[in-house]
Amino acid sequence: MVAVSNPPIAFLKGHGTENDFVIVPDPDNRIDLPPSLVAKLCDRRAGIGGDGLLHVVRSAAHPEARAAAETAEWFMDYRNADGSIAEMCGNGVRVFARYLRHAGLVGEGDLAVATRGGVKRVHVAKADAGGDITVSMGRALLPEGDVAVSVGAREWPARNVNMGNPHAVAFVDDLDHAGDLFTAPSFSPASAYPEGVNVEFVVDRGPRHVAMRVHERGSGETRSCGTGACAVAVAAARRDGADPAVTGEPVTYIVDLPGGRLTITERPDGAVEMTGPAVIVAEGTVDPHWIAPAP
Ligand SMILES: N[C@@H](CCC[C@H](N)C(=O)O)C(=O)O
Repeated sequence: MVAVSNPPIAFLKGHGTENDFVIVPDPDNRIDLPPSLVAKLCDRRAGIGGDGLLHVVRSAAHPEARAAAETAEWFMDYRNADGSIAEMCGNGVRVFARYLRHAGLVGEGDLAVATRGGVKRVHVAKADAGGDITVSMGRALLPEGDVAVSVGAREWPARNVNMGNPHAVAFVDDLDHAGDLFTAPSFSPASAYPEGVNVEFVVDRGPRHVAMRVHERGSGETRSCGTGACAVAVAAARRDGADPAVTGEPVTYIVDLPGGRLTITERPDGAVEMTGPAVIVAEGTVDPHWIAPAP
C-alpha cells in the first residue's frame, strides 16, 4: 500500500464505448499499485470507479516493456477492476492513446503502444477530442477444440478466440438468455482457459452486423469490450464462411454493445482492426488519506 507520505496520485477518468477506466499517469513507474489499491480505485461506490485501470508508464521504465522501448515509447500497464493483470484491453488502448494526445505526450500522427499482448499501432482520426481511434489489434488465434459456456440451466457451444487475451464466443437466440451476469458464466472444459476467460453472448442484427453482451474476467459485466468485439467479429466471420485469408478481401462487422458501436475489420494478412470512440471525462487527485487512512 502506498504510504500517506507519498505524493498524491493524479488520475484521469476516461471511457471507450462506456468501458471505463481510471487512468494513472506515472511516466517513471514510481507509483506502487498493488491489486488492493487498484480494486479500491476502481470501486464504483467507495472509489473513483472503473472497469479497469490504465497505468501509463514509459516502456523504458517498466521491466515488462523495456524490450519494446525502441518501438513504443509508452506502455499500457492494464489492470482489471479486481486488481488482476490482463494481457490486453482493446478499449483501453484507444483511451490510452486519447490520454497521450490529450496530455501532449505524443504528437500528431500514428503511434505505437506497448502492451503485454505486444506492440499495437494506433491511428487517431482527428486532432480534436471527438475523432474515432483505430487500433491494429494483431491476429486472432482460434485454438482447436470444443468449448461450452453455461448460465443457469442454459448451455451453448462457444468459439475459443484469443486476441492476446482469452475469449469464449457463444451465439445465442436472445441476449437476455445470459441472465443478469452478476456472476461469471461457467465454461468447459476447464483446461481450455486455465487463466479464466472473457465470455461474449452474441445475436445477429443483420448482414455482418451483430450485437453482444460480455462478462469480463476480473471486471464482471461491462458495457463494452474491445478485444471481445474483435473475437466476436472473427467468430461470426468464420461461422458465416468468410475468411479474408482465403478470399483476399477484408471482412468488416459492425458490433453493437450496450455502451456503443465498434467497427471491426479483419484483413487478408490476418490483422484485426478496431475503430471506435475514446473520451477523457475528468481529472483530479486521489486523497492520500483515503489511500492509507490513519490507524
Ligand atoms: N475491456 C477490455 C478487456 C480487459 C481485459 C479482460 N477483462 C481480461 O481479463 O482479459 C477490452 O476492451 O478489450
